[in-house]
Amino acid sequence: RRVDLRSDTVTKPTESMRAAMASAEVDDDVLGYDPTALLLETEMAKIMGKEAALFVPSGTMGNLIAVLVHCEVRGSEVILGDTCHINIFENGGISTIGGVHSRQIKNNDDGTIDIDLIEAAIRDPRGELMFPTTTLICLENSHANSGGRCLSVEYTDRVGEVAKKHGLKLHIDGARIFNASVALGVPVDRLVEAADSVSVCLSKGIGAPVGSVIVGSKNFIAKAKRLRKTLGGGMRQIGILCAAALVALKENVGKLESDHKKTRLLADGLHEIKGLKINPGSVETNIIFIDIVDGSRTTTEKIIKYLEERGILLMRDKPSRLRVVLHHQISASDVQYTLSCFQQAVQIENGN
Ligand SMILES: Cc1ncc(COP(=O)(O)O)c(C=O)c1O
Ligand SMILES: C[C@@H](O)[C@H](N)C(=O)O
Repeated sequence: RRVDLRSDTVTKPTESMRAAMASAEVDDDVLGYDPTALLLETEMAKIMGKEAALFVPSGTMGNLIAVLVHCEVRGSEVILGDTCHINIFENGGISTIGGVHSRQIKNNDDGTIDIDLIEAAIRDPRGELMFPTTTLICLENSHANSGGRCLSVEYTDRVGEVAKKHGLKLHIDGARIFNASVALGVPVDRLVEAADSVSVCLSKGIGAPVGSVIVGSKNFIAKAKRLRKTLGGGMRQIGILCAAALVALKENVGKLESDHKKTRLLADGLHEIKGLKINPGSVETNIIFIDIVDGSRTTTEKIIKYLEERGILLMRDKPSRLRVVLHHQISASDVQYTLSCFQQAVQIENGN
């Protein structure tokens, strides 16, 4: 039995995705002729309420391209959260590749950044001789390192107002924006209305095998397309990948609510296990952080090993913290099986 809770990036293409991939109409996308890519990009621009869209191989490249397009002037600075994915898990690409300076501000537990701290971080133009130039603000919704917490549309709009007031752009890392939209009950185009660009992962909660899409103005996407080529992200017959993404959009967005319900069921069950610390109130989408209580005789390594031996895969987030991420290929019985194995793993070590 295999219950893969490592991430929502682990899903396998469904039969319908494979069938669509096999029969996809394709052409050379670098030359701009792949019909299935154009279909997906048109569909995604419409869904996200933006003028245009561009398929990219990964969310990391989507964020990198978006930041570099907005921060095209040397000495640009981006304001972002200290625990956001762009800052932690993308090898500092905006700086190492893009030469963009990052101004990291503490993320709150709910994934937001205090708006007064954002405003305070905006460089005074009178110091232009010495200061980097604040150009962009980045948000992340849902916020992975906060446990999949959702940024409200009110908060996002307020950050958008700050950006406009200071002549800045707003990018949203929307790797799991569909999860946030479903959890908040806010249409996704409304949730990102204030953003100048969004990077949306097709390969996470909605379960496509590969890829992301960035959306924004026509001018932004034209620049993004050129940068994608520069970075080696221009690919040929990508209709094969886009066909799977179109199936994912059709079949899996509607399953996210059920993913969240199963996540809450698992979180509530884990909360009852002595020796584990969960904050069920912070479980808003498909991610759960599980802390090992101080003094507990068990460890993350022991739990991972015990579960792996029973076919359950999960990741360690910190020395004493585990992370589980649910997706449409985790069933309700997988949740019950995982709970019972967690219970056994902790009981064996703690003898309770
Ligand atoms: C919030 C967030 N943004 C961006 C990414 C990057 O996506 P990719 O893995 O496709 O590069 C991820 C995870 O992979 C993520 O969790
Ligand atoms: C680890 C991180 O890069 C990935 N986005 C995940 O959430 O699994």
